[in-house]
Amino acid sequence: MPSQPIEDYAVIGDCHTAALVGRNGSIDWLCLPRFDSPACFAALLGGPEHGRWLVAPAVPILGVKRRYRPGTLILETEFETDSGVVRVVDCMPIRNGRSDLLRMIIGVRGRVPMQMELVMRLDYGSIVPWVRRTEGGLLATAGPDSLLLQTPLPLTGRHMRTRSEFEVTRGERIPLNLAHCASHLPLPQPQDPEALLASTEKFWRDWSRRCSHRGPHREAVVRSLLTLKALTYLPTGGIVAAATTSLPEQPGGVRNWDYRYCWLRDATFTLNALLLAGHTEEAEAWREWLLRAIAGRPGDLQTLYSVTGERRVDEYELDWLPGYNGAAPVRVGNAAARQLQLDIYGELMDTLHLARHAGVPPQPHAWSIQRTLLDYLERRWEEPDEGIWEIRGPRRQFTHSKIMAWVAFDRAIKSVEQFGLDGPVDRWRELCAEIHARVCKEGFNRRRNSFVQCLGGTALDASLLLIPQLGFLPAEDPRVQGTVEAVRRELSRGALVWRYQTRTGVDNLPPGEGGFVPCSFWLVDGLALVGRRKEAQALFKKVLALCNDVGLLSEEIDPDTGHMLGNFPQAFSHMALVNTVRVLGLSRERMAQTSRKGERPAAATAARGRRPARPAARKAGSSP
Ligand SMILES: OC[C@H]1O[C@H](O[C@H]2O[C@H](CO)[C@@H](O)[C@H](O)[C@H]2O)[C@H](O)[C@@H](O)[C@@H]1O
Repeated sequence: MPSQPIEDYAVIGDCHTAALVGRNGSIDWLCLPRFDSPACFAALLGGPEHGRWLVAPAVPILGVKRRYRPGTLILETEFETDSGVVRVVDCMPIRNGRSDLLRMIIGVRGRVPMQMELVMRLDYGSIVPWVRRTEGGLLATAGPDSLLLQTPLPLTGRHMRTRSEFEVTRGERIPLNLAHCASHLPLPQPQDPEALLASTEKFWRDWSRRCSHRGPHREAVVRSLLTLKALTYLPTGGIVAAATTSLPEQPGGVRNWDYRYCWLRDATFTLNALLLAGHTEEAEAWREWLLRAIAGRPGDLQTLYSVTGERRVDEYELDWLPGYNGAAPVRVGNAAARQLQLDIYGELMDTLHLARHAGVPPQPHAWSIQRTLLDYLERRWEEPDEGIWEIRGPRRQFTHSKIMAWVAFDRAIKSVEQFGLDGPVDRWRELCAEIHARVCKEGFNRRRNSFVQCLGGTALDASLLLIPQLGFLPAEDPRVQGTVEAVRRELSRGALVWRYQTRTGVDNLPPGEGGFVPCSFWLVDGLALVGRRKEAQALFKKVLALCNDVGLLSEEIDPDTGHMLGNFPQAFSHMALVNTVRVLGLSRERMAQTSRKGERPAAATAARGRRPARPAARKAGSSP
């Protein structure tokens, strides 16, 4: 049976982990107790036999409508049948020492025959737990995990699946709650499902009310922020790149990666988006996570870490899972962790600078860690690396990595100038000048009238659309305008923009992947910043339409079918959406002014009106 399209899923979560709920009422993905734990529902990467939880009409479905309750992560799926309408409300209550997955079945009209099928398979679909009846439900146990189902429904067990057949009539509310706990601990106490639902709704509404964005596209911005929050691991502040592993970037292909980790790059972009919308608490929590994760020798800095900052995220394959629509292998862990990606230093410096501007409370060790990283970058910036796209081919002289090295030193200089910090600014200025000159000389191709992927090369790369946002060159510079036009002409089709051309073999993988959603937003930004605002607005409308019916984005889009590709929902895509809304909201004057001054155009508005962190006293070793 073919897998459901990725866009047919919606996410629910409790800021420790997340579940994917299909349009058909089946929860096909859930890792417990945290994002990167083994899945107990893995049907997403196989079939129902790999674990899933279905609640749906047992008769033909005439129509399905879905929505999130406004400002929340509570999903409502409404099924229309011949005999009536039924709504299934799904959420994961915010944890209070336990983890719950709550499904409330509500009769809306008439009488609907229903089915429930629960297939619990621990360790990514490979372990059938031992199941026994309890008062008001059942308990499944295998190794370290127990799952406790509580419901008033009659349950039967057949073929190692738990089933129920029942009817729901108008006004009826039938709860099902699945709690996870460590198998050696006492069982969780029964909870009042209505109270759980109400407190979950309150939590999300209170959170989303704090979004400071009041301009156009507020709904899309709030949905993106809720998604970013859903991808945050509350105990540590770490933010995962996506909720899934191995959703393919190419239908049936091998470009399948595990994104349930915290990338410094992605999380930094995400943090920018949160700061832009006024969520300084999350920004502070993430900054704390970051400083703990990167503590140690600067040469040991990884590109990604686990949600708690663990470094061991070794990559291996799950050979018993066939993969999404047969796209194998299914991978756990990510070998990109040990790559050399020199851009991350610039991203870190940029974010910590922005955090200071936005008034995130000072952290005494931050500046000394930053200084150590800069010393390391000073020694290594000229080396080839794997770059922003984490290519698995030979290291290269990626232009974007060099530009980000410039960003690192530029933000260091600004930190000294604007916050009274201590550092060798003259040396950093020389480095900035050297890197800038090298990029402009070797990273720009006159014949193509564009910046290019590698120094001395000719291939284009959508990451270079970020040049004016980073303040490397002002938007009115003809080289920036040329780059925006070249990417538009050669790397884009309709709303889609490719990261680079895979047929050049640069990434050592079979060619062909979808359009990369964040790059579409970057092209909108580029067009807006170079003054092509009408085109930018028109493109933005098309890119926004890539969101599914509940406002979620994956990593990529298949140009042939329009279906979503890659991991889902993807933080990188949602943070790019938020940033673009801010860029489009800037006046022409503000854009020109900030870009000329070498500031991030979107960040400039975030900082406005907020109290910046107090500059530290100017003395050696002092830090904010
Ligand atoms: O394309 C090959 C690489 O794909 C993944 O990396 C991509 O996702 C990262 C997380 O969102 C993002 O930071 C990076 O810029 C993207 O290229 C994958 O994680 C890599 O292992 C893989 O080599």
